[in-house]
Amino acid sequence: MKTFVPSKGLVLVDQVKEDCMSTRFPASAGPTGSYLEVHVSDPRRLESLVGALSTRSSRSNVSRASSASPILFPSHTVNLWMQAVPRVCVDPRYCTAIEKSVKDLDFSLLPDSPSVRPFFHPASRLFLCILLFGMASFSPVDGDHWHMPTLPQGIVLLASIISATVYLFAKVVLARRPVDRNGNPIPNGPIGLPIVGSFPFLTRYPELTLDYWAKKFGPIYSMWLGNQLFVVVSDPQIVKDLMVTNGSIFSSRKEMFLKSQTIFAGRGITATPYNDRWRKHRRIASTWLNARAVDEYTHVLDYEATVLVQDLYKYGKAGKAPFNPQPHAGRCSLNNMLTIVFGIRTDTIEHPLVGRALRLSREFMNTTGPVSNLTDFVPILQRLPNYMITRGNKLHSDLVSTYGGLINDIEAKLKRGETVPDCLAKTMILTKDEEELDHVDMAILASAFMIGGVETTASIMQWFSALIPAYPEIQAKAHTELDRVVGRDRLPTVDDEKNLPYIHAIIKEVERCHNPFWLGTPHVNTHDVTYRGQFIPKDTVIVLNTYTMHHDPQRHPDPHTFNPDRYINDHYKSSESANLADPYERDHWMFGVGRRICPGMWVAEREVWLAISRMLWAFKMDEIPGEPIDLQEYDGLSGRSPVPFRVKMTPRHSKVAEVLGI
Ligand code: HEM
Repeated sequence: MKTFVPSKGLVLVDQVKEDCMSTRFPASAGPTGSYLEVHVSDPRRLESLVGALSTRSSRSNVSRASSASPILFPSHTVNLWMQAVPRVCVDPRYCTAIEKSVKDLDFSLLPDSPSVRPFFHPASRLFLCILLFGMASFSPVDGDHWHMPTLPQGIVLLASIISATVYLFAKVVLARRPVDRNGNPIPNGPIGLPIVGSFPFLTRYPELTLDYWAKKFGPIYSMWLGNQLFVVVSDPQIVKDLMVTNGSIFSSRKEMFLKSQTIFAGRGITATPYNDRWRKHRRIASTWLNARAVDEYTHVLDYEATVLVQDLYKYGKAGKAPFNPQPHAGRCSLNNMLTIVFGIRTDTIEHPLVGRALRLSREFMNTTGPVSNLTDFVPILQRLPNYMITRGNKLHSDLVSTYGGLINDIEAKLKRGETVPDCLAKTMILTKDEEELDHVDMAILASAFMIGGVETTASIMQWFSALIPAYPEIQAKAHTELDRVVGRDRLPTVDDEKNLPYIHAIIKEVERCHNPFWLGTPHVNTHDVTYRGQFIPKDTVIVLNTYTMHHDPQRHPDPHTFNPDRYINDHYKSSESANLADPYERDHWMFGVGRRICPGMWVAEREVWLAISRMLWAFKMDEIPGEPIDLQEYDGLSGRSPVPFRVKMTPRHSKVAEVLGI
């Protein structure tokens, strides 16, 4: 074991290199190789090194020693962390590879200690001197008379005022030290503007900005939006360390003014802090969403998927008329949720409830994105009447009147002794006294299902329909697999999934490329935490940066190419993949993580499987000449779906109409 105490990256590189050359690390040190213990004076340097080594070398070669001291300590033990820094585990066989990785590191790209900003501080001090000089050189009072400055005095005065402005700008704006309000060192990050912080950089395509910053500041960085501190996490191991291993700390939610307080009135399961109300709502939701419950109503999902394909056949006039499949996907998802929540369904896309429910979901997505609303972060705006508050109040009353209204209907039926199919609303009504649920509780829990369960699955079906026409060779491969395994006399079913690995891979690849929630639903930590030497104060909003993780070239080579083959050997369902011990092996992060992971993932996976495998079974899907489908733009500030498009859906063979019963 050898201990280094370097203070600068370059020294560290030399010392590691020197040690590689001379000692070759005694092989006796342990089963996985020997440990190189690295102590650095600035913990961020160590993090940068560990991060860089981990991404540049195979993970089996370089990893955090599992026996290393715990990487998470309560905030008051920062000093302890300094003595017990995590260790880099180095297998001697890979010494050369590591030496090369270390040599390749460009330390100039690593974050500087931000408390020193050599350009701005001396410059701003110089300007301050000029200001003082300017003020001193001009006195507006001459005896009993005021007088205007002479030209040279005016120039000096003007220069002084400019200098003072520059000084203030440099001091207040640019000299952002990555410390919290109490001066603790938080992860480095972008500087941001006064009052609004980084908000102006995140209003459009925020995931691209977060990805850019992840490349610049590393896999864990901070930013301020108004008065709220955010920490953005872009590495699977860090995500696991924080949100799974320490799930008891990192599973709360910020009670955002608009989403939680105004629209959900403090009750929506997706937005409630980690408390007893959340536990109760999550338990009720899970009785309808767990894997066993989904088995019970798979016939509903099966039926709605068939109806979807029938509608696509009819509206596309058997391939003769180009049309937009999006509303049909929307109705398919909506009917699934209406059946589960209220025991009802709609029979056409013209049904008034279809338009209303989809509008409510869309409005919710557009008013509540994790970073889309300044009112949440600038408290003064919450006291002034503004357009966003008006929209939030209206959305709250629309949700309560629409879904609360459906609950009232069911309650009235039950009172009249009429039969009501089993559904979430019925369960809530029958147990409301015991569970202490009031009308708004029930309406908002139902709304969470109708919002969380409709826009999401529909979005995956829509992205699939928008993407696949551009890939005739992928469709051909899928058709061959379907013909071989399912044949042409029946539709694929849930049981076929394990025998259709290519279709399974297409779906995972759509989800990797077009996660509807790139920023997930952020978590919040309920205690101060020091993680790898960086302080994360209580009540920080933790963003899961899925865009960066889904586009990591180490994990997904050529990440911007749609290539289902990358998942061909991944036989796990996403709900299983989420539980894999190695977070780097997880398929994608679309369903979130930890204790708040999407409880609807079993129903969502099954629903999406039935819809997409059947669309592929029934149709060849083509772009319309001269009408390219836009895959860059999207609708929605938080949940993403493609902008409207049209496709041609041609039945693949003569049996399609017969099997669909048309
Ligand atoms: C493709 C489909 C879906 C996607 C991408 C999706 C995504 C998500 C994400 C990212 C979260 C936050 C997880 C976290 O905090 O780490 C979440 C939570 C949630 N989802 Fe889904 N979801 C989908 C389908 C569904 C369905 C069908 C339902 C059914 C009702 C549902 C109900 C919920 C609920 C109730 C929560 C809140 C959980 C909590 O805060 O404890 N979702 N979902």
